[in-house]
Amino acid sequence: MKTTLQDKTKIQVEDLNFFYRDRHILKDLTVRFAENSITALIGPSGAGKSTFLITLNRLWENLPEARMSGKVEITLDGLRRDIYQGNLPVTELRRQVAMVFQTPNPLPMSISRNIAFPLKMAGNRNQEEMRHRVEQALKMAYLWEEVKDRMNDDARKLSGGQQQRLCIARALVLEPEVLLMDEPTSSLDSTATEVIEDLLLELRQHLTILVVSHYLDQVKRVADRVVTFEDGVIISS
Ligand SMILES: Nc1ncnc2c1ncn2[C@@H]1O[C@H](COP(=O)(O)OP(=O)(O)OP(=O)(O)O)[C@@H](O)[C@H]1O
Repeated sequence: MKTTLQDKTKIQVEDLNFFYRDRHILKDLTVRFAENSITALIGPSGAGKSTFLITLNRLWENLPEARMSGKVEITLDGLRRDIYQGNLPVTELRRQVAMVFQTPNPLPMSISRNIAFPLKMAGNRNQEEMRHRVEQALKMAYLWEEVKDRMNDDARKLSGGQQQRLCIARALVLEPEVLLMDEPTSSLDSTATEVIEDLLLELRQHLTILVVSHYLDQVKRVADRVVTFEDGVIISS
């Protein structure tokens, strides 16, 4: 699948500038991303790829001396929302725009509780529904078959690849529309990487995915589109 002009825009970024103190990190970025697509963000270390991702879910806002200007609009629940204006609570934004990090970060609790955690934080109290949604999320993340008989085990006992799929399941349990992934396979071996890549291709049916990757073979395998950053600027897309 390649991005075409007919594709529906999911994310629209205009004149985005980002600074850490007086360092100008992202420079006048204007770019859009189509719905149900996988975009790989590539470019040299320090080019601003990770910083760009966190402008899409406001994760930078608590960093000291960080500031941003510009506009980010994301279509959520069918409505185009300006994520920095109006009344979109940040918890709601992050429910819809989930993120998976480079190193798997399971919580120090059981597999089951790891996935149920975001549901509890969102106020869900119905045990039966929670069990069902936990199972669905683990199935979507291709992990259910491997863990269904050990749901009460500490999640930190899982292998690295399993832990990363657990983190993906945790990101998916609140049914986000956008998934941001910052080098999700860089700490994994080739077998675990392959499983995650297959998973991304499957998830594209439901989600818009932006993935930072340093691996060009991976980019070729999964990406519909490649956006190249260099020194805070998009040099090709
Ligand atoms: N919290 C922070 N405070 C100050 N400067 C930061 C902070 N986070 C990142 N930077 C700087 O911002 C610039 C862009 O970093 P960023 O992590 O976005 O690049 P990147 O392209 O994702 O790099 P990599 O591929 O190595 O992850 C770098 O010069 C980095 O040192």
